[in-house]
Amino acid sequence: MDFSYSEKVVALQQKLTAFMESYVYPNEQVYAEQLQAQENRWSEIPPIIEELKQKAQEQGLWNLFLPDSEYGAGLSNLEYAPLCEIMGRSLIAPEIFNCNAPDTGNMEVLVRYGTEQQKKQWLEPLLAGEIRSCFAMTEPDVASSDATNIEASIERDGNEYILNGHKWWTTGGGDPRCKVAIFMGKHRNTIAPIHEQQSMILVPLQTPGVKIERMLSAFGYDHAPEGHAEVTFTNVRVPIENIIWGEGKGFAIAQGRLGPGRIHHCMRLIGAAERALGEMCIRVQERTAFHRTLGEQGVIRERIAESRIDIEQARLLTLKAAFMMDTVGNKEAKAEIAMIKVTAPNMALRVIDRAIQAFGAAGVSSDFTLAAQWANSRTLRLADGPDEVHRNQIAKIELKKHTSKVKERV
Ligand SMILES: Cc1cc2nc3c(=O)[nH]c(=O)nc-3n(C[C@H](O)[C@H](O)[C@H](O)COP(=O)(O)OP(=O)(O)OC[C@H]3O[C@@H](n4cnc5c(N)ncnc54)[C@H](O)[C@@H]3O)c2cc1C
Repeated sequence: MDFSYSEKVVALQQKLTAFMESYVYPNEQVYAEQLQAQENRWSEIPPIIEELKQKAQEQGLWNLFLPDSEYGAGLSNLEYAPLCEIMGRSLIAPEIFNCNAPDTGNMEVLVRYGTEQQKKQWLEPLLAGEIRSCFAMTEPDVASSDATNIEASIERDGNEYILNGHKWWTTGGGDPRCKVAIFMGKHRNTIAPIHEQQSMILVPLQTPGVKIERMLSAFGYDHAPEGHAEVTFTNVRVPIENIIWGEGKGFAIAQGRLGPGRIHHCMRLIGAAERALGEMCIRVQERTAFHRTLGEQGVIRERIAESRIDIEQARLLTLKAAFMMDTVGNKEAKAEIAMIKVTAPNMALRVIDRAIQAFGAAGVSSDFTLAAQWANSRTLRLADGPDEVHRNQIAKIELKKHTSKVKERV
């Protein structure tokens, strides 16, 4: 494995870093103030976002996540990793470069499985950053980490599907620009095998019967104006052409969709941790307690060292997972994807927590990004599958390696 960055990637890293320093970090506060000044946090987008999106697009820092060169930058996962990491340093950055979840995952689904009509109607405006989308799979009434539990129903009626279901944590559903949901449901009265009973269907959010019941908050953060919606679908009718790939393909798409999406979260978490450690290192050299700078205290030094070790380990595992995805495919890389999906959020939580501690009370305030990044990292031990489910998958693969030896002994 060669993890050295190509010239193209180094040039993009430099360009992206310069953009972050000139436009993103200085405008984090501007974004917060603009959002705060809105009468309704869900009705408008702070204007700074659209301004910066335009600048990023002009500079070619746009859709870097898409490996498909017909639509995106044509970078491999390994090439995208260090760039996504830079974006992860700021919670407002991914959208500025049109690289934010869940749109990236949804765009990849449309690129891979969408019809020409679906691409024209939804993929093109998403790639242009004109609209946004959401992904409605999780349900409040069932343990949704097991996708076979999904109860939302799909029923065919002539040339239409009728959809019913209750979803929540539909990220992006509160955004006034969010025009379409990818709805995951189960066909009624199906006798198909358990993993072929589900389909994904495109549902324009304006369709009668779609209702945003409320916006949820995570650790008190509403993440407006995108947010996380609780949505009901009541006798929602969509044309049969809105199905993605075909009936019964929902589970297979979910597996494909979540591979790149998961690793992108991990790449961003490494950036968040790296920024926290950098800020910690500055802060502890600037402040003195008990006649020494904080950075001269042994315990602080130990935490800095542990954080550096944690980040390097997670970065290498992320790069390995990206390398495997590029070389042997997402399916073969599933153990590495699962490993990094467990490692990265837990690593970021440890590193950010140490930084918060070093900042004192300031660390838990909203004057710095540490508290918000900590909360975001914590949600990523659940979103895109809880830790336990990924650990279970890793253990399954590991146990299988030794099954033949067990059989030999019996
Ligand atoms: C901020 C945020 C954003 C999200 N965005 C989206 C989105 O855009 N679209 C969407 O559809 N969903 C989204 N989700 C939902 C997320 O994917 C689910 O919460 C997750 O899959 C877990 O499902 P659940 O909440 O139903 O937990 P459950 O399935 O009820 O699981 C509860 C707990 O049980 C334990 N558990 C589960 N399985 C096992 C096992 N095999 N072994 C041991 N323990 C186990 C785990 O501790 C788990 O946390 C989001 C969640 C968050 C927090």
